[in-house]
This record gives sequence, C-alpha cells and structure tokens, in this order.
Amino acid sequence: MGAGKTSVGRRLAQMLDVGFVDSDAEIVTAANMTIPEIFEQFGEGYFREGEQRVLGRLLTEGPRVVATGGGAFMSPDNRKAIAGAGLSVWLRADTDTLFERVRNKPGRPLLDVDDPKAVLDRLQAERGPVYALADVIVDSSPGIAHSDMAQAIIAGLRDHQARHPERRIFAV
Ligand SMILES: Nc1ncnc2c1ncn2[C@@H]1O[C@H](COP(=O)(O)OP(=O)(O)OP(=O)(O)O)[C@@H](O)[C@H]1O
Ligand SMILES: O=C(O)C1=C[C@@H](O)[C@@H](O)[C@H](O)C1
Ligand SMILES: [Mg+2]
Repeated sequence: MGAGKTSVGRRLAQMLDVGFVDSDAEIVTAANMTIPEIFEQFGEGYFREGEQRVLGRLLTEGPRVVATGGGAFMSPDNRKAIAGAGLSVWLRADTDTLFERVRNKPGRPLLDVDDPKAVLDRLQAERGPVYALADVIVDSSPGIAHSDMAQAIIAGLRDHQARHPERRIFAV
C-alpha cells in the first residue's frame, strides 16, 4: 500500500502507450461498493475471492498495465495467473515511506487501526519475501518522480526481456 502501483502504473501505461487498469477500482465497480464497505460487510476473505476473479479477467484483456491491490501477489494462484499473462513488478519501499504516503488517506481498511505503521511493518515482513519473487524490482524511494519510477520500470522490463526472451510480452 502506497508503493505507487496505481499512480506510477498509470504513468507507465502512458509511456508504453498501452491501456491501464487498476484491480481495486474494478472490484469497486463490479461490487458497487467501496473497499472498506466490502471488508466491513463481507470480510477480507470475500474481498480476496473477488480480487482473484477480477484479476483473472483483467489479465486476459492485455496488453496493458495492471495495477493490483497490495495483497494480490500473496496468493499463489494470482502469482501463477500473473506469470502466465505477463511480467510482475514490485515497487519496493520502506515502511516509513509507505506510511508517509498513506497516512491520513482513508480507503485502506487494513490500515484503519490504532497503529497503522505497525501493520505496515508486519505486512512488509510477511510480504517482502514473496514480493521479491517478482520479475522486476524497482525501488520506490522518497523523492523519485513518478515519471522516473516509470522509466526505471521500463529499464527493468527491457533487462528482463533481454535475459528471458521466451517471456517477451510486447515491445518495451
Ligand atoms: N515515487 C513516488 N513519489 C512520490 N509520491 C508517490 C510515489 N509513489 C506513490 N506516491 C504517492 O503515494 C500515494 C499512494 O500511491 P498509490 O495510490 O499509487 O499506491 P498503491 O500502491 O496503488 O496503493 P494501494 O495498494 O493501497 O492501492 C499517492 O498519493 C501517490 O501519489
Ligand atoms: O495491501 C492490501 O492487502 C490491500 C491493498 C489495497 O490495494 C486494497 O486491495 C485493499 O485495501 C487491501
Ligand atoms: Mg492502488
């Protein structure tokens, strides 16, 4: 959360001249409810089921940039679907940076607690080793402009495709 998937992803899509879609936004549209409402009324498990369904559909509609929700890559099924359709990118940031970006911004139910920084620290510890499985890793540090992040992702995608031509997805 706060790594920049939505905002940097949108910029990346512009630079690559492909479409952009955000799975959180698609879930909100499909359910006609906000993410906090879905968590509150049906629970996180229900949200994750919807996320998997929506992501599975979005991945078949490429070529484009898909911003996932922050927890989507934790699911082995989602990782398999992503690997089958394209390349994964981890925007890596430390939790101080993430906290600065998401504090005072509602809409992230997992952080709607007394100590959201502690949740970010826990999630980082749980998720970091799994996110490190991504094809491309780009540091999302403070002070890096969105366009520079997007350029770094393009460089990472080019590098990945040079090393794994069999997984070439489209010209970058
Ligand atoms: N490299 C960056 N430099 C400065 N601000 C950034 C950067 N990346 C993201 N931000 C800011 O951090 C906030 C959160 O970013 P964004 O919504 O894109 O994150 P996200 O990864 O999509 O989060 P979530 O998992 O909750 O959907 C936004 O205000 C965004 O502009
Ligand atoms: O990190 C997470 O688990 C989440 C991040 C958001 O993008 C949303 O998908 C939701 O708030 C859960
Ligand atoms: Mg987002």
